[in-house]
Amino acid sequence: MVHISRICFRKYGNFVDNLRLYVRGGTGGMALPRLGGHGGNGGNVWVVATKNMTLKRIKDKYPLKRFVGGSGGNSSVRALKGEKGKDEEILAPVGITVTSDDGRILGELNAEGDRVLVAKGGSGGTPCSSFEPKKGQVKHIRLDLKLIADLGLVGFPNAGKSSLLTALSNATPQIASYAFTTLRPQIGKVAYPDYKQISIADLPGLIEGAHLNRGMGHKFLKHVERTKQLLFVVDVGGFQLASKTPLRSAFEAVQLLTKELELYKEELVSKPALLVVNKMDLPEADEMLEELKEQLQNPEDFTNLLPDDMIPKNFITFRHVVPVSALTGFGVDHLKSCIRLSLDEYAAMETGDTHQEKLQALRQQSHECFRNEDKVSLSSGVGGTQRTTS
Ligand SMILES: Nc1nc2c(ncn2[C@@H]2O[C@H](COP(=O)(O)OP(=O)(O)OP(=O)(O)O)[C@@H](O)[C@H]2O)c(=O)[nH]1
Ligand SMILES: [Mg+2]
Repeated sequence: MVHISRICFRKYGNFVDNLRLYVRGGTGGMALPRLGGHGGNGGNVWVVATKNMTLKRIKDKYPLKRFVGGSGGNSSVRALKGEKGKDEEILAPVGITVTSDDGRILGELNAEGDRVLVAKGGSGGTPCSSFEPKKGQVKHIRLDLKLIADLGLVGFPNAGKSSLLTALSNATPQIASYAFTTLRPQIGKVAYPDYKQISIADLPGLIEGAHLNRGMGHKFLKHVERTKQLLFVVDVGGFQLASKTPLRSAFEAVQLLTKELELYKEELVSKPALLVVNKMDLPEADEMLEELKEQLQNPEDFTNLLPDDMIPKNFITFRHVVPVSALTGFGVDHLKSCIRLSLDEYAAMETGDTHQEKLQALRQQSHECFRNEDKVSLSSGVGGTQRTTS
C-alpha cells in the first residue's frame, strides 16, 4: 500500500492541472505639469490560449509565478502624451478557466487565441488627476485546466479503460493489472474512414467512496465536466479493490459510479452516456452480461444490492450498452460506430435546438421592433404605416 502511494505521488507530481499566479497591471506614466501633458497608461496583463502549452511549462519557466505589465511612459517636452506600457501575455493551454482568488470566474479559454484580461494597467497622469498616475490592478489568479474532449471514460480501476482507449485510438496509455495504473488524464483521438476525428479522455479510476476522498477522490472528475458524453466502462465480472472490500458486480459498479458522479455534480449524470461492458473474453461472460442487462431494465428492483446512501437519485438510461473485449478486439468496431452515432445525434439535436433558439430570438426581436414602432407612431401622433397582424 505504501509502495502504491509512493508511486502515485511520484507520477502525479508531473501533472499540473491548476496554478496560482500573481498578476499586476503596469503603473501609468507621469504627466508633465508645466505643459499639461498626459502620462501613458500602464500595460495590461492577459492570459492567452496557445497550442502546445501546459501549465507545467508555465510553472517551470516562471518559478516566481509573477507577471507584471510594463509601466506607461512619462510625458515629456518631445512627446506630450507618454507611451502606453507594454502588455504582458501569459501563454496558457486551451481548456483553462481563469478565476480570481475569491472564486469569481474572469473568463474561459476554449479555443486557440482566446484571451482574458486579468489585470488592467493604471491610467497615466492627467491634469484632472493632478498629473498623478495610477497604479495597475493587483490580483492573484487561478488557472484551472479542464480537458476538452468529446467523451470521458468513467470506471473503477482495472475495468480496462486504458486498454479500451488503446484499442480505439492512437493513444498509448499505461496498462497494468494493478489498480490506479492511470494517474493522470490522457486524450486519445479516434479516427473514422470519413476523416472525422473524435477525442476520448482516459481518467484515473474512481472507487467507491471517492466523495469521501478515497483513492484519487473526485479530483479528476472536473475533466469530464466539459466532455459532451460519458463512456462508462465496467468489467463484466465486477470489481474488488482489496480482499477486505466487497466484490461489486457490473450492475453495482454502474450504480456506484453514477452515485459518485451525482455526489460530485448532479448535472454530470444528465449527460448522454454509453455503457461499455469489457472483458467479454472471460469465462461465463455471456451469462453475466445477460444478468446485467436484466438488472438495467429494472434497476429499482435491485437497489438492495447497494448501501442505502449510495443509491442514485436517478438511474442512467444508457444510449447503448456495448459488450467488448479490449484484449481480443471483440466489439470494438461496433463500439466505435455507436460512439459516432451517439455524438452525431447529439450534434444534430444541438443544432436543432440552436436553430429553434435563433428562430425564437428573431421572433422576439421582430415583436419588440413592432412594439417600438407602435410606440413611436403613437407618441409622435403620426398615423405612420399600417400593419395587419397575421
Ligand atoms: N481478460 C481481459 N483483460 C483485460 C481486458 N481489458 C483490459 N484487461 C486487463 O485488465 C487490466 C487493467 O487494464 P487497464 O486498461 O490498465 O485498466 P484501467 O481501467 O485503465 O485501470 P486504472 O488505470 O487503474 O484505472 C490489465 O491487466 C489489462 O490487460 C479485456 O478485455 N479482457
Ligand atoms: Mg488506466
